[in-house]
Amino acid sequence: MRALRPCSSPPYLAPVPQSSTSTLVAFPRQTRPRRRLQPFVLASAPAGQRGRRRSDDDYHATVRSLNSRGRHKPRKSLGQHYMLNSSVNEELVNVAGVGEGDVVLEIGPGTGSLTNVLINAGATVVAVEKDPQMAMLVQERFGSTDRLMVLQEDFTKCHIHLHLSSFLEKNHMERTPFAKVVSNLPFNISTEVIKQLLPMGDIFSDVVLLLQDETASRLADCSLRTSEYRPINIFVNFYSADPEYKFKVERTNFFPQPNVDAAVIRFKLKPTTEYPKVSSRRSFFSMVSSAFNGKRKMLRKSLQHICPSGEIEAALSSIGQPVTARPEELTLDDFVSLHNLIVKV
Ligand SMILES: C[S@@+](CC[C@H](N)C(=O)[O-])C[C@H]1O[C@@H](n2cnc3c(N)ncnc32)[C@H](O)[C@@H]1O
Repeated sequence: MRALRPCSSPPYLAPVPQSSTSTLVAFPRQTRPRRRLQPFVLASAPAGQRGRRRSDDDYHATVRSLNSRGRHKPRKSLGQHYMLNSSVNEELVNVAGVGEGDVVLEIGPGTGSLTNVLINAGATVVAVEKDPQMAMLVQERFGSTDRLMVLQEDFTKCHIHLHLSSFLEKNHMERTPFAKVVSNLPFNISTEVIKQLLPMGDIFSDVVLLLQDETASRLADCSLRTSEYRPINIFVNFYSADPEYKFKVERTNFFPQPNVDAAVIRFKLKPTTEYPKVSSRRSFFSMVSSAFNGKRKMLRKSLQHICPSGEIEAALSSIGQPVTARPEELTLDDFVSLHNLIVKV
């Protein structure tokens, strides 16, 4: 596991006086730090990246974009923490194995620094951006390419499956039936995004996300019999094979700097034919949620609303679990077997 370190000393951005229309501005030249800012460089470039044209996005490009045309100050409510380190963007693209002809969904392109690396890698990008100003900025920046489609929408409300499946059908089905997702997500919507994307194994093959470090760790590393083991882990394992925590990204790589570090996680989505066989996914996840609702409760009690405790005990015994089993002792397969024995749908 590798931590990507910052490329520069703290940003020399300052709020402008109240009277100004623009809210971000660089300090006058004489007050800038003397030391020349060096872009972060990985000790050795990853195999897929050697020889690839480096992105021209970095600290300066981000500052220029944010200052251009009186763009607003980054909005906390939209999780606007922009990536200053182009090596992190290149690593994200590398982890997803993005290459010529791929279709990639990017949620929240912001100034377009990751979008730029995706397009340089040969992908066609469908970018969903909620902030109208940033949507316009990214549209203008890549106006000359036909390999970008910008949707100015709230990702949590837009019909992404419909957008992507019709896009793949019209443009790319012969080349690739699956798209990938590569995004530096606003932290506040990350769980919602994961819940939306993972069940889309019919259109996405890989989902690579930059998330809050703690969230990425919890999703990738869940062990039985720990307090970290939750329904979201059953959900993740249902739809994806072995989520992988790839590397940590320190908070100093973002502008403005968030209060927490971030990390990259990769989900390889299962094709729909490989989902565990349950009679109803809705009733399965509802059962899992009820089981964890009473964390300290035995399943024979917390699932009593589904069937009598005697039947739950018999089902637990038949799958090799003690009759006193609690939710944190059951694997995904155990939950699937239990569901199929006690839920009649
Ligand atoms: C963490 S920033 C990342 C920006 C850029 N990709 C980068 O790496 O610098 C998150 C971006 O997501 C956008 N955003 C926030 N909430 C969103 C939502 N619900 N739907 C789509 N975009 C959203 C923000 O406006 C912002 O541009």
